[in-house]
Amino acid sequence: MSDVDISGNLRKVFRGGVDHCVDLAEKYGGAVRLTSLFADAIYLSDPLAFYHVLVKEQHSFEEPDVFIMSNKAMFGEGLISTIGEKHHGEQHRKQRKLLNPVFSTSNMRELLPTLQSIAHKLTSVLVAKLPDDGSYKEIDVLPWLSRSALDGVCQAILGYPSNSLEAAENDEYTEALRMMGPLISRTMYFRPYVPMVVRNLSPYWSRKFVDFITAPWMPTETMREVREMRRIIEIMDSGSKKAFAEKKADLETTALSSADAEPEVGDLKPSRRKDMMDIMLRANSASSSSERLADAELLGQMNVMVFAGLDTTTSALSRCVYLLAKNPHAQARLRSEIRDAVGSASVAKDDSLISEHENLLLSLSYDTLMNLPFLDGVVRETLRLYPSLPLMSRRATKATTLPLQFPVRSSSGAEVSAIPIPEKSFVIISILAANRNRTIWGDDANEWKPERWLSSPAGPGAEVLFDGAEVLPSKSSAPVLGVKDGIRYPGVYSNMMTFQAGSRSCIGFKFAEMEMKEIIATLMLRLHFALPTDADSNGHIKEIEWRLRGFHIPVVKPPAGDGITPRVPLNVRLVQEDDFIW
Ligand code: HEM
Repeated sequence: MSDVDISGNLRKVFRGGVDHCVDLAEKYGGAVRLTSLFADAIYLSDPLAFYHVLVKEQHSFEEPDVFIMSNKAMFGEGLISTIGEKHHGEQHRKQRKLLNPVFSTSNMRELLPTLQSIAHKLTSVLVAKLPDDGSYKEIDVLPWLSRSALDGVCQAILGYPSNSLEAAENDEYTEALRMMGPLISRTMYFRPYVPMVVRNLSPYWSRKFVDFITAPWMPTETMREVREMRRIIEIMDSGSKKAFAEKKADLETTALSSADAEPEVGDLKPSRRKDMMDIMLRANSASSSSERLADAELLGQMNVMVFAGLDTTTSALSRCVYLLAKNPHAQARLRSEIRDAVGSASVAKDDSLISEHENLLLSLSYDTLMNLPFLDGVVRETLRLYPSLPLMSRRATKATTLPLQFPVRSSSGAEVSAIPIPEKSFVIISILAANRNRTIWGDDANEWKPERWLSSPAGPGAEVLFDGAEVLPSKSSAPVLGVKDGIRYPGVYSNMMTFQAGSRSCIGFKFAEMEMKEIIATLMLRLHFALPTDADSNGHIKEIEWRLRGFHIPVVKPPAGDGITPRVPLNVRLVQEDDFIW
């Protein structure tokens, strides 16, 4: 396998930015050994190696202990805390079995109206900020997209009546959910201690330990954040318990008053399919007692879904709006496609026409929304080039050999097509490098080209699920995007790795895709976005830069910005007649 002999190059993967992560794979191939003072890791982007780590040999490559145990401490028994050790593997399988149908396309259809109303609220909030004369205003769109994603998970997933788009302040529970992701990033250094505490102390003494380290007299900034984290977890926990108890009571009342008291999974009355928790609770009560999940597990799913679905979706949405602002032609093309789908030939110019448009958009069915070719290309291409979670890690539970699709050179210069993986070694899954592999995606793999998806014979919206075969049988001679000479990545979404592969792949990808499409379509029809153009008092124009720090963080580059605070300032105005290309 290729070696890079610079001490500490492991750290650079997490600090060096997108270009470094991509260059590493381009220069050294799909398996690169990286070193640091404390640990080595294999940086992977080879398709066959991914298949082995994430699908075929997934039990030999577990999530690190730190990840599982701290998730359990924070969220309870949800999906991302029930993987890992053997007996947890079984619990995870059981949870996925119940939850997979909950995320079915037919259930997504039922959730769309909730997202439509959020998308319309977002648009109205932004429109209300604009000058009446049609000129543009610079707006930082990041907090608004983040609030939409927050309302999305609260309302469509939890059935919790949040209103972060309109309320001046979030209620305590919604605010705790919002704070969770940022606080987890800020207290990352604390995570390695969690397994030590959980393994060595009884629940009673674990609690005493946490009481001790979060005592108010602990003066440091570090402890202030851990204390805040504990406060947020407690609010989230009691809020989720309360919302869950209400949902359960509501479900029991409905069941008692309903003629068909025995609902079946995927066969709920449309009027009852209001949110994911509803669907989940009904699926659970309809399943056999051996497959049924305990209340604690259902509760854990609530917390996990919010955590897993919030910052990931915000990141993807804000990148998408930014890219459209940067690419006016793609924006105009997308807007024209949406207008045609809405079925109106003219642009909304006054309020009565605007509300007509809104109603028309509201009636855009799930199938129409999900099959708009260019919208589909915009969303897929954004998710391919800028996956919200660019790097994931796994730890080998036993020594094994990893086959490679594309041979690499070992440090002795020999070409090898399999690499030894010692027990306990770390593997970095570079989703980023895989999604930009030129051999698979072509020489323009690093470019954002939504139109590349239009020529795929799989067609927009069509999913080819990985069937476990290492090469795709070539049924057709026409090229399929993301498949080269029958070789492809094992990802669950369009041959890319953004939502990962195997039984731990993202369960919420259909929801995320639908939410992105709904919000982008609604925004595009009413609003025009462009990069900032106004110079500040020193003559500097804001330039947005995306920094890779685990997540992609958009900041305004110095000297016009501080280079730290997450922001996406864009020039926003109402759509005009020449903002269409046909
Ligand atoms: C653009 C948005 C999203 C991206 C890029 C994304 C990506 C991912 C990835 C890469 C994983 C695998 C993590 C790992 O291997 O450790 C994952 C897992 C997961 N995602 Fe997503 N996700 C997104 C949105 C969502 C949404 C909206 C939900 C909930 C509705 C969700 C729920 C989950 C859950 C529960 C898991 C854990 C699955 C398991 O362990 O069985 N995600 N996601």
